[in-house]
Amino acid sequence: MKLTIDKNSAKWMQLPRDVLVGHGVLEEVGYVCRDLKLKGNALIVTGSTTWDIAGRKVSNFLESAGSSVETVITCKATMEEVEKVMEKALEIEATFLLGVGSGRSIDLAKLASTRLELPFISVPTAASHDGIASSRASIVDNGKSTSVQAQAPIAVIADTEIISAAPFRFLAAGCGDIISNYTAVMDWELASRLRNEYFGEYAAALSRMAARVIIEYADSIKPQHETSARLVVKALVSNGVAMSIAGSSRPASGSEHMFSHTLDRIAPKSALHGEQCGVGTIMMMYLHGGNWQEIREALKKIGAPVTAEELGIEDKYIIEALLHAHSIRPERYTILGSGLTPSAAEKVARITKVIS
Ligand SMILES: NC(=O)C1=CN([C@@H]2O[C@H](COP(=O)(O)OP(=O)(O)OC[C@H]3O[C@@H](n4cnc5c(N)ncnc54)[C@H](OP(=O)(O)O)[C@@H]3O)[C@@H](O)[C@H]2O)C=CC1
Ligand SMILES: O=C(CO)COP(=O)(O)O
Ligand SMILES: [Zn+2]
Repeated sequence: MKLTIDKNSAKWMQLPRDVLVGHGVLEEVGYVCRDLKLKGNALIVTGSTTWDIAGRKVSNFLESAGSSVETVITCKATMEEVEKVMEKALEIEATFLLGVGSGRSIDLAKLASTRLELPFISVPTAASHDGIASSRASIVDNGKSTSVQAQAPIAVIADTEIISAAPFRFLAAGCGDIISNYTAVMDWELASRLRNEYFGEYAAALSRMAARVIIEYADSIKPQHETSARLVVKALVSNGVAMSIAGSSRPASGSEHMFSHTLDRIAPKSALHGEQCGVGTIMMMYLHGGNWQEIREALKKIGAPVTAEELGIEDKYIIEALLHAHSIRPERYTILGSGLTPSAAEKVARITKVIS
């Protein structure tokens, strides 16, 4: 009899087994594979820039450890690319996949490996969001960006030498994604009170703690600092764990994420996910009646954008995103309720100095 298991249920907490964070850990990839009994044919999913930064080295380390390695270079996080990765994996009879790079490569490897029922290792080259360790993938399907449930990586190998050398904007964006936990949890509590939605105390506490750590250490998060990269990567991994414990992205994604997802759809050129979520957090914290100034100050100290101008997005798209954010994920109740009026949207953006 075939056992049917729902790995996406709140009862099934799927977590990475090996997590390596530190200077030069990339070279441990062969040992990690041995530890996890991953043998045979590896498929590396990477981008053209990140191939040079880390992909080639990972390939060499794996070959030295006895694996046969093929690489697929991707350029878009679309369902067509997921299929391309799956085809390549089937063609080479891959036994495991590695996503080497930033969000796009990791999401493609994550979703393709989930569909093929193969393990995958996440090797981030930047710490720009918590997808590096989570069980969710953001993929463009039929022209629309959607967040889908997938498997968590079996291992995360985060080399802080590489991550700290990446443009600082990525690390600052990662901080924005973590700080956004605050409003995500407030929204979750609200949904629990108003809609009797399940609320996970433990996942919420873990999520708040990661945001607190980043705010408290905002002064010391600096470019080219491996200690900064280490702090942010650990918080991002912790976010992945919080989402796995909750069985959903609730602890790390609320109204501020809905604002960011809406901007991705409507703005001609969106900013980084974590940058948009950070700005969204300032405004959603205002709506919650909380200390939005503290969020703004922390983001400013870190060097993350706090205004529409710094995001490179025109004011009108900020207002439009505020007006439509509530409808992007109607099943997720947040402070946005059934939507803001145009004057309320403009007011929140002006008072919080996101637009001037
Ligand atoms: N799964 C999840 O929960 C989440 C997923 N996402 C998704 O992740 C993607 C965004 O990820 P993000 O990381 O912001 O951006 P991308 O993955 O789009 O990467 C942005 C660019 O940075 C380059 N890059 C990566 N690392 C370095 C480095 N060390 N030095 C120089 N350049 C580098 C990449 O190169 P290359 O071209 O080689 O890749 C790419 O061109 C989106 O597809 C988004 O939807 C966002 C949030 C959460
Ligand atoms: O970005 C995320 C959490 O930080 C993932 O959440 P979503 O479910 O909104 O994609
Ligand atoms: Zn996020």
